[in-house]
Parts: sequence; structure tokens; C-alpha cells
Amino acid sequence: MNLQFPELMRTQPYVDGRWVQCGRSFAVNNPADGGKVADVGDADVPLAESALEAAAAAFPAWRDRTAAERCRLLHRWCELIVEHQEDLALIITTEQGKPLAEARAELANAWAFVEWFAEEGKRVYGETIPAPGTDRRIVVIRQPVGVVAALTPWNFPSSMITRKAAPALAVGCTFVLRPASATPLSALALAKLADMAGIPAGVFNVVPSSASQAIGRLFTESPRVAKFSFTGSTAVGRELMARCASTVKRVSLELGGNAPFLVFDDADLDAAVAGAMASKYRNAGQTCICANRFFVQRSVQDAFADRLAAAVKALKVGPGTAAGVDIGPLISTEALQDVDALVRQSVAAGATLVCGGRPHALGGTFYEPTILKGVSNDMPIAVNEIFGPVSPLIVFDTEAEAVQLANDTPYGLASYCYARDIGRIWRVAEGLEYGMVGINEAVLTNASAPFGGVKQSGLGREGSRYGLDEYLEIKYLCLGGMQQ
Ligand SMILES: NC(=O)c1ccc[n+]([C@@H]2O[C@H](COP(=O)([O-])OP(=O)(O)OC[C@H]3O[C@@H](n4cnc5c(N)ncnc54)[C@H](O)[C@@H]3O)[C@@H](O)[C@H]2O)c1
Ligand SMILES: O=C[C@H](O)CS(=O)(=O)O
Repeated sequence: MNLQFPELMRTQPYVDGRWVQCGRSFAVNNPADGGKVADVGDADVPLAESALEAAAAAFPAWRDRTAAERCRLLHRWCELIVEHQEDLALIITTEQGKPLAEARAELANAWAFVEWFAEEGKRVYGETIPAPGTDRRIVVIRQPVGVVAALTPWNFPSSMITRKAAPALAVGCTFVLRPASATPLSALALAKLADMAGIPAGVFNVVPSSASQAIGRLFTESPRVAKFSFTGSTAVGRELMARCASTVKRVSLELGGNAPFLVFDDADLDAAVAGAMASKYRNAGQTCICANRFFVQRSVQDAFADRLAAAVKALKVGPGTAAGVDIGPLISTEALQDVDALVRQSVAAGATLVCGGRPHALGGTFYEPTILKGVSNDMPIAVNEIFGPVSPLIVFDTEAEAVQLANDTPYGLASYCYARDIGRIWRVAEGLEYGMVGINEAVLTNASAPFGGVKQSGLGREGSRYGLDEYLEIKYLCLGGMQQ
């Protein structure tokens, strides 16, 4: 990898301000060609335990810094991320596969979280409450929870980390992260920049490891960990949440999705197609908020399908570093097989291929951008989180039917509605059982908004002032003896 600042290429765990040599390593490969990118130091449980100890030791001093001091350090971290964005984008694309333009967009979100929470950390307000008697005063203060342990996914190797670390550090928590084994280099580069920014030793620690289950048990069961924050699949999140019960930890979960994308007969179809492309095919469909099912009102089904097909057929598939590429590789062979199986099973169940529907001629883990029509809500492609570049089209007749079908899933993360009648928009937005609703807009992510899901898509919110609450405890002070 040809970096302008080679020091950003870090391959060892970062614990208590030191880069730790490990006896074992695991390979990080480029999904575009399967080639090895790096061998990364494989942190074991004792090293992860030492990271928790370092975070616990660093917590009192970090907590006791003023919010302004933490703000200044986070702003400096943000400045360094911006300054090194080209290198960081190349690291993302090399280890995860997304087109460079998307990697740059991810980084813009990553530093926006740092910038946003650097400022929000100065607004951790408390309150006084009118007391029931003149002998006392009631005061509420908010304090950092303590040591935070986090697990993050491979699909956004930078922004999923700062979306947690920035609010945690801003309020005075310390942080230990195990990133996904497929994409640890971005996390380690962020650690290098945090170190350069002057964030003290022990405050931000990164332990890449192939021992995901063992370290997951440590993070969820260690009494040193006050807060467990997880982003990943619902299946894994459910298991880890249960493990947190033994110590009654605070838990944040950002889990899987099955986003409905509703297109009504009064929609601006060009806007709906643009939104569909932006939502569905970003990161080759490997995002938690990708449109996963397209519900199209019968009278506009052909017009929408034809325009969508024209746009999908124009997508360029190739390595993320190649100019003009829209669709990069899927993260792994298993991921490719999973997507292809969902398509094949659904065609066998009666769906019709409009375009794509098979692994790409490029080979490797590239998959053809695909549209299926004649899909029903019970087909595998509609029931499962696809995590690939596939658009299933489902026809509906009435507004009530659309909302009922959209809600018929255990997931509740993102949803989308394209219509122009204001009464319809309000009725549908209020009826959708999801944490987020894009109304004539498909790009939801930004640091100022509360991102998160309901039902089995998660607990809590990340981003916005609500994202700060995940790392704070409320304390009630009762001041007695006030009677003269
Ligand atoms: N809601 C959100 O904000 C959001 C954002 C990104 C991804 N996701 C979801 O994440 C999933 C894709 O990411 P993924 O494949 O990395 O998910 P995953 O659940 O397989 O893994 C998530 C993280 O947990 C680790 N892990 C996996 N199994 C574990 C176990 N048994 N014990 C401890 N750790 C374990 C992984 O190594 C990774 O670091 C999708 O479902 C996607 O919707 C959700
Ligand atoms: O996978 C979904 C993540 O939340 C990243 S983003 O919000 O889609 O950028």
C-alpha cells in the first residue's frame, strides 16, 4: 500500500500507549484480489485483559480532565484524521473493498462524529428539581460510566469506531476496542492518530484478534467493563447481550436490518430511483441500512422497475481503487455464496430476474448488480438481510398493505418512504416500526442524527446528543439540612 504517511500502517495492538509485539499474527487480505495486505499481531485474552486494566487505570485522570481539555484533544484527533484522509481511505478500500469515493465518504462521517462529540462533551448538563420540602435540595448530575469495551464490524472500518469512541472519550470514559479481524488496519491507523493527537495512554486501546469469541466473553463478563457497545449482526448481538447479564452491564447494540423502501403512486419516480441506487448499492449492498425490500405500488411498478434497471445496468463493477468503479467486491467468498444462494432460492420460489443474478465475470467475490421482480415477502431474499447488491421488487395495492408488509420482520432499523401527499407521508412514517424513516431521502447517516433501531435491530442510539447518553450515568444528589 503506497501511503503518503507510512507510519499509519500499524500492525500491532495498541495498549496503554504502546504498540505491543505479539507472538502470533493473522493475515488481512484484500477482498478485490485475495492478496495479503498485512500480518497483524493477534492479541490474546491476557493482552485484552491488560488493555482493560490500562483503561481502568487511565479512567480517573481522564474523567477528571475538564470537558474543554477533552474537547481540544478530540478536535486535534479530528484534524489529524482529516489531514490523513487520503491514506485512511486507501487503507479502508484495501482491507474492506469499497470504492475509494465511498471510503472518503465513510471518513467524512468518521471525523464528523469526532468533531460533533468533541463539542457535545461540553454540554453534559445536569439539573436542579424543585424539592418536595424546604429542608432539602434536589440536584441531578451526569457522570461517565467508566471503561467501555466495544466490538465493531468490517463494513465500515473507521466510522463504526469513531461513532462509539468519540462520545465515550468526550464524556470521560476510556475505551478498549476489538475491531473485526477482516479490517483491523483502519482501527490501528485511528489509534496512531489518537496517539499523535495527545490522547493519553490507556484512554483509547485497540486489540485486533482472531479470538473473537474469547475476547467477546471477556468484554461481556469482565467486572472492569462498565459498558459494552456492539455493532454487528443480530444473532451475535443477542448472544453477547445475554452474556452482559452476569454483571448487569450497560449495553448498546447496533444490529442487523431489513429496510423496506416504499414507492407510492404519487412519488417522484426519478427521486425514488436515485434514492434506491444510493441506498441499495452503496458498499455493494453491505450496509445495515441498505434498502432490503422494495415495495412498489402496482400502478407505478413498471415505470419504477424500468428506470431502476437502466441505472443498475450502468453500474461499473471492479476493484475499489480503479477509477469510476461503483461496486466493489463482497467481503468474502462466504458472503458471495450467501447472496447467490438467496437469489437462486428466490428465483426457484417464483421470482423473476430483471438483471444480474450471478457471480460477476471478474471472479473472486464480485457479484453482478441484480434486480428481482415478482418477489413475495416470504421469499428468502425478502426475509433475510441480503448484504449484497440485490434489489427485490414487491408489488402492493394499498397504503395499509404496504405498511403491514414493511413491518412484517423482526428487524426495525431503517426504512424509506417515497410519496408526496403529506397526509400519507405522516401516516406511513408513524406506522413504520423502525428507528429511522427516510422520507424522499435515502442517505440517512450523519453525526447530528440519532442512529439506531427498534425490535431486533438494536438498543440505544449513536450520533446526535442522544448518542452521549449511552456513556453517561444519572446521579441524584439530595442535599438535606437546608431547614434554617
Ligand atoms: N446497526 C448498525 O449500525 C450496523 C452497522 C454496521 C453493521 N451492522 C450489522 O453488522 C452485520 C455485518 O457485520 P459483521 O459480519 O461484522 O457482523 P458479526 O456479528 O459477524 O461481527 C461483528 C463483530 O463481532 C465479532 N464477533 C462475531 N461473532 C462473535 C462472537 N460469537 N463473540 C464475540 N465477537 C464476535 C466480529 O469479529 C466483529 O468484530 C450485519 O448484520 C449488519 O447489518 C449494523
Ligand atoms: O452499516 C451501516 C452503518 O451504520 C454505516 S452507515 O450508517 O450506513 O454509514
